[in-house]
Amino acid sequence: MTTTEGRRPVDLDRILASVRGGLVVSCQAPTGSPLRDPAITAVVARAVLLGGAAGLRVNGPDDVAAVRAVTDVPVIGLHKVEGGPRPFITPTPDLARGLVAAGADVVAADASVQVHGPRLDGFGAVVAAVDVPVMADVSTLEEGLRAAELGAALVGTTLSGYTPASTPAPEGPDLDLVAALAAEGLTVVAEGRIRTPEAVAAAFDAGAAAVVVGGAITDPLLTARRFAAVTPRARDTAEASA
Ligand SMILES: CC(=O)N[C@H](C=O)[C@@H](O)[C@H](O)[C@H](O)COP(=O)(O)O
Repeated sequence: MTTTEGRRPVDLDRILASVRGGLVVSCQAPTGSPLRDPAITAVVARAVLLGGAAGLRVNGPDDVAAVRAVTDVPVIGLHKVEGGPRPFITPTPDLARGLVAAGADVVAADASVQVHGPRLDGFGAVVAAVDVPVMADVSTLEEGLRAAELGAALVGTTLSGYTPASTPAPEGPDLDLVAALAAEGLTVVAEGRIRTPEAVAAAFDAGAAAVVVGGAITDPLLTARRFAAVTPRARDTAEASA
């Protein structure tokens, strides 16, 4: 895969060897969750590592530092910026540098046309700003190809279904995008709406080098909501407000 000058291939090899064929668990608590606390994120990280996670994906420098303190497994750091149509993922070089300073092995960054325009120049600036591999979070094949040209070490399907170029979202993961990126020879991380072990296996079958699972493992609010939604009480409430 394309790399930019100055990148440290030795680090990428080590990280890829650690996570290839394995599960990466995204340990993030959404805004408003009582779990949003770096100490809790670190505990959740320890739990999922015991469960077999080969790598972790963590939001924000404080959480990255807290997780870095408890494990040596690869940590993919991202920094979400709220306030736009959706959270933008590490949109600036400064935010990327902050994640590296906090101990991230890989920086995940938005590589969408929605954030950076068709040439993804802003994503290129993020790649150039850090001396660790960058995972491009993309929503389309074209974004993935451009991100690779700009030096992305990994391409994740993270944003499929969340950008104007990729909506409406499929119900499950975008395995077609995984397959299309893999067919181009890119190192693909399948991410987004992977909620079952069967979906993990399907993502590897589609050509993923690694698979990220988030909410289905680390967000009890989401899980409780899914279960509560099918109770008679929820049905009664829905009927009363209709
Ligand atoms: C679109 C976006 O901002 N995705 C974020 C990226 O880090 C997270 O909110 C997701 O939880 C993560 O991608 C894992 O996906 P899922 O929770 O569906 O397994």
